[in-house]
Amino acid sequence: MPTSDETDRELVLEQEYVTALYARLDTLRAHAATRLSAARDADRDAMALWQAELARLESVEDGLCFGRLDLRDGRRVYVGRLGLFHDEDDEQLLLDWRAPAAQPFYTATMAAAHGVRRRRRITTRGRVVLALDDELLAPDTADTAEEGALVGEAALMAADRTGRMRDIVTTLQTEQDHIVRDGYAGVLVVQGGPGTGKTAVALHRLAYLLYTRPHLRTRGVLIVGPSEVFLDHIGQVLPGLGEHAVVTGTIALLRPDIRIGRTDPAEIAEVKGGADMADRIAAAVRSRVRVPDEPVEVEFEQQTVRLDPSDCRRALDMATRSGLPHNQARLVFQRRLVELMAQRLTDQLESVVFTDSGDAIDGGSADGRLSPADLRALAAAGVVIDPGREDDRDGPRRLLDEDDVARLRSALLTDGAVCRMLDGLWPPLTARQVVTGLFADPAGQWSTADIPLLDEAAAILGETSAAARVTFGHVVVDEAQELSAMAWRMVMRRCPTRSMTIVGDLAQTSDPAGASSWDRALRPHVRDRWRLAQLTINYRTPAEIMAATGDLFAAHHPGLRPPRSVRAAGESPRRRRTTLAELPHVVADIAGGHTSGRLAIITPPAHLAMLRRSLRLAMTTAITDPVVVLTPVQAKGLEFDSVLIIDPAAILATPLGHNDLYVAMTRATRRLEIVHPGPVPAELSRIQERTPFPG
Ligand SMILES: Nc1ncnc2c1ncn2[C@@H]1O[C@H](COP(=O)(O)OP(=O)(O)OP(=O)(O)O)[C@@H](O)[C@H]1O
Repeated sequence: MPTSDETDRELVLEQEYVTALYARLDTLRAHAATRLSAARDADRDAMALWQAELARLESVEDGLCFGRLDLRDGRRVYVGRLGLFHDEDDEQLLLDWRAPAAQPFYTATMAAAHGVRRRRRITTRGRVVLALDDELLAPDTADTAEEGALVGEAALMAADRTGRMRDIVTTLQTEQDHIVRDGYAGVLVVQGGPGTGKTAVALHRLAYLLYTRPHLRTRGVLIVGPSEVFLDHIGQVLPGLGEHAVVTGTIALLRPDIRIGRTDPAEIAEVKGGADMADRIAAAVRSRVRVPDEPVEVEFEQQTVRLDPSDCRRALDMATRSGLPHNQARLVFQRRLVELMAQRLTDQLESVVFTDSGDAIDGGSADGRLSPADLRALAAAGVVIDPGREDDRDGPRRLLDEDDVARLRSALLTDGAVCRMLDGLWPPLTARQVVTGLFADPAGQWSTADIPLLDEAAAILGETSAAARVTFGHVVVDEAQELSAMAWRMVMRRCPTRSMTIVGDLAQTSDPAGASSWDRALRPHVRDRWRLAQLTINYRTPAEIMAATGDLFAAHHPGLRPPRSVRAAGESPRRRRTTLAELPHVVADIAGGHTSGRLAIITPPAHLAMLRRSLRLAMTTAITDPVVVLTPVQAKGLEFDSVLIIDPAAILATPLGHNDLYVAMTRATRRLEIVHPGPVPAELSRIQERTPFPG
C-alpha cells in the first residue's frame, strides 16, 4: 500500500503531466482555428476538414487522459481519447485508446499481463486529476485471461449513469475489447443478453474502425437503431469519442421522403415483413409488362406501323437481359421497338418515291435499298440524291441517310400515339403504385412496415431518389433481432461491401417478423460471410433482478444462457396485486413515492394513454424526464434507475410477449416493481409479493 505522501506526490506528478497534455491540446485547437478562419469562404474542402478537426479536438476535453501503462521493459505509456505528439520531436505524449499499443490497458490481467507491470486509471474532473487507481500485474503466467475476470473492477462499479449512454472507453472489458478490435471484414454479429454492452461495444467498434480504416470517413458509416428515443439515448457516445461523421437513423428515417401516417396490425406487419414479399413485389412489377397476343398497329404521320407479338417478345427479352431496373429497362425496350418501327417506316418510304410533280414511282429494291438502275430512274424523275452518298456507286443506295433515320426515331419516341402504345406494353412505374397495388390503404397512408416494401420496389424500378440510393462503407444495426426479412434487404442495399456490425439478442425479439436465428436472417445476403461474437456479462441489471427473470427466461429460451450480472442491487424485486379499477391510483402512489433517479413505467399499449393522463405526463417522452411511461417496445435499448411494470399478463398475451416482458424487466439498474391486476403470471410467481395496500 502506498503511503498518503507517496499518493499525493504521484497525484502532483500526474497533474503536471495531464496539464501538459491539455496545453498541447490547446495549441492544436488554436492552430486548427487559425487554419479554419484562413480557409473560410475560400476553400470549402479545407474548411470542412478544419471544422471536423476542431470538433474532434473540442470533444475530447472531458477525460482526455484516463490511463497509464507501466511496461516491464521500463516504458511508460499514457492512454487517452486521442493521440498527442510533442511538437518538436514527435515523441508520443498520449496514445489513442484505439492504437494497438493501448490494447493491454483493456486486456491485461493477472493471468495474462501482456508485458504490463502496472495499470493506472486516472480519474479527472475538468482538467484536474482527482484520483489514481493502480493495479500491479504479475509476470505472464498464462496465455489467456481467466474467463469472466473483470478489468479495473473499482472503476467499472463506479461508472455512473445519467440516462443518456456515455462512452465506456475507460472501463471497456476484455471480452468487449476483443469485439471492438475484431478485424473481421464481413458481418460481425454481437449476440448478448441484456446489459452486456452490445450497444456500447458496437459504438466503440465504429470509433475503432474509423480510426483504423480512415477511408470509411469518406464512404460514410451508418447506425440503424430501433427508435428515435434510442438514437437520442446513444447520441452522445461517438461525439464523446471524437467521432462526428456518423449517420444515425431508424428504418423509417432511412427514407425521410416517406411519411408514416398509420400503424399496421401485428399480423399485417408480419406479412409485409416476410421474405416472400420481395418476390411478390418483383412479380407485381413483371406483371405490368405484357407481350400482345395480336399484332399492334399505330398511326404515325399518316402511315400505319405494325409490330408483331414476336417483335415485342424479342424487345422484351433484350430489355430483360440488360439486367437494368424496370424503368431503365423500359427505355431499352422502347428503343428496340422504335428502331424496328423506324426501319419499317424507312422501308415503306423508300419503296415509293414521289417526283417533284407528285407522281409516285417505284424507287425501292426488295431490301429497301436503291440499285444503280433505281438511282438513274430517280434522277430522271428529278429526285436529288445526297451527293455525299454517291461514293458507293457500285452498290445499292438508300434514299434516307442515318441522320434521317435518327430523326425519325426521335420523332417516334416523342409521338403521343406511339408513346401510349409503348407505355401500354411496358409502363413506367413508381414504388408507390406498386405497393398500393399489393396493399391498398383507403386513406392512402403509409405504415412503418410499408417502408421496406417501398424501398424494395424503388430498387426494382430504379427510382433515383437520393434517400433510396445512398450507401455506406460500414453499417451498424442495433436491436437487430427486430428487423424483418424485408428490412434486412433494405439495410443490405445500403451496404454494398457487407462490412457490418450487427448487435442484438434473440431473447429480446418482439416484432413477429423479427429474427429467431441470425443464420436465417443473414445467410440470404452474405452466405457464410458472417461471424458470431458473444458477450456474457451484464453490466446493467443487478443480480437480484436477473434472478427474478429466471423462470420467464427458462420457460421461453431453454437453449440460451442468460448473462451473468456483475452488480447486486441490495434489494429484491417486488410485485403488487391490484385491480384494473385501482391501477391508476396504485401507479400514481408508487410514482409519487419515487424520489431518487429516473423511473420508467413500462406498460402494455392498452394502458399507455390512461397512465400518462393520470400521472399528468406529456404524451411525448424525453428520455431524461424523471418519470416516463413507455411500452416494452419503446423501452428497447434504454435503461432507468427504477422500473415499474404494469399488467405483465397483458404484455405476455401478445405473440412474443415473453420477450417484451424480459426486455421490460431488464431495463432497471437498481429497482424493479411489478403491478398486476388479477392473478400473477406463473413465470413471475416466485417474485416476492408486497403486502397489499392498506385500504
Ligand atoms: N465496460 C463497461 N464499463 C462501464 N459500463 C458498461 C460497460 N459495458 C456496458 N456498460 C454499461 O452497461 C449498460 C448496458 O450497456 P448497453 O446498453 O450497451 O447493453 P446492451 O447489451 O445493448 O443492452 P440491451 O440489449 O439490454 O439493450 C450501459 O449503461 C453501459 O454504459
